[in-house]
Amino acid sequence: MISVEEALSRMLADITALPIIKLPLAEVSGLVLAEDVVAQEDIPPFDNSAMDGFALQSTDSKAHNGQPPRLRVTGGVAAGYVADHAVEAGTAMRIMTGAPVPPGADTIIQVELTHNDGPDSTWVEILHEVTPGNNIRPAGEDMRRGQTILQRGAELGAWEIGILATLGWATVPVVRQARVAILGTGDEVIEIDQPLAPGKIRNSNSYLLEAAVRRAGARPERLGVARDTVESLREKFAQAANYDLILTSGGVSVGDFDLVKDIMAEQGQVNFWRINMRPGKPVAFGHIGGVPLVGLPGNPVSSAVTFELFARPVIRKLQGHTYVLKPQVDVTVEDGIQDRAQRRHYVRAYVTWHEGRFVARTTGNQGSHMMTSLLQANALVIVPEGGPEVPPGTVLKAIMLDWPEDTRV
Ligand SMILES: Nc1nc2c(c(=O)[nH]1)N[C@H]1C(S)=C(S)[C@@H](COP(=O)(O)OP(=O)(O)OC[C@H]3O[C@@H](n4cnc5c(N)ncnc54)[C@H](O)[C@@H]3O)O[C@H]1N2
Ligand code: MOO
Repeated sequence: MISVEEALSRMLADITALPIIKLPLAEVSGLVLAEDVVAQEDIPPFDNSAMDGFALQSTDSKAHNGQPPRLRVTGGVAAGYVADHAVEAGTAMRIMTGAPVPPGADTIIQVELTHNDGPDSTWVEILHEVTPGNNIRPAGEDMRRGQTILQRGAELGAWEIGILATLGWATVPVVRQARVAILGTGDEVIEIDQPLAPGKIRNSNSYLLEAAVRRAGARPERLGVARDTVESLREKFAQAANYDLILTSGGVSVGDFDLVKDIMAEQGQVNFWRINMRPGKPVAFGHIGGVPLVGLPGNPVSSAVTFELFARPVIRKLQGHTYVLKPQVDVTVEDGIQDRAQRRHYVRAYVTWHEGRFVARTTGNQGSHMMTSLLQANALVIVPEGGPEVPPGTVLKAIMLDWPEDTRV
């Protein structure tokens, strides 16, 4: 049995990022940028108004003997248009937010600080003195031509996509999304729309994993359930060989019908098998015809936990992410942990911030068949190897499952 750290580093050492492709901007959400983005234009592209109001010369805004100056209004400029004449001394032009500042004007006053006769007024009174540059958003203030705005390796979320659209990147070079084959195993496993028959259980793992793969940003595909025969597994593995990653669940322990490792060895190679942890000891990792395969245990909680700890980082590395591991924080285990295990124990818990510290409450019976122990769990509290006693109030590390990855390896 190897340690969790060794298992993770052996898996990740074996994974390289997928090829770079160009995709339409609307399809890159969650993917990783493969090239630096350098602004080819100033943004904003032209000096423009931050307010609906009037463009004028700042020297014309000074009051005379306590009287507001009255300027002649020579026209207007709306967003999307350019003024057809300049603002001269003693005059002003109506201007809308986002419209280019007309030549001659050096300042904008918002409409609330003026007085006039209505929309067609030919004059405007300036009720406040304004300084040069007031309410003007200069060209290049946000991004300068030639400036590197996004770096290769950046994860593309909504903000980054807004920037790319602003700069006119209609297609974007990204690391390709991973296609992940999901395979259930076991004669006891039936489809979820079937009534339960004696000895049978529904295929929950494939659906749980499908959702987890999608949440990790990859494209899952369920390939059904292989029977507990060499032929059935060979056939399913042949189908799975066209994917970027294969996830199996079940069939990796020491039972008479736990055949996944045998077929891995026959058609590829087993890099390691068994990790010193609970839940999830029998995890196997290797290749089938060049495609990495993570053999997750059949027990649903073991499958879910080992997906988060191993398969999710593998998917992130495949997709070119820099940060592949979830953050860990110190938590005070409010209720303690009675369930002692010799292997390192990942205990499902609900962590909240309470009076200046993180407090963990475990989610009940931690058996690896107890799917309800996953409900509410937003963290895995790590109890070190050797099964030390964890009385209430003990401080341990916890992996925060809902926080974004912040650790590279
Ligand atoms: N003699 C030993 N027996 C077991 C050991 C051991 O070390 N020695 N390890 C135990 C541990 S720990 C785990 S975890 C399980 C893992 O076994 P497998 O990965 O081989 O999984 P199966 O035996 O096929 O199934 C285990 C359990 O999970 C249920 N299952 C399987 N597939 C699904 C599915 N798609 N959806 C829902 N549930 C599924 C299956 O019915 C079993 O109850 O082995 C222990 N045994
Ligand atoms: O590793 Mo198993 O998940 O302890 O039941």
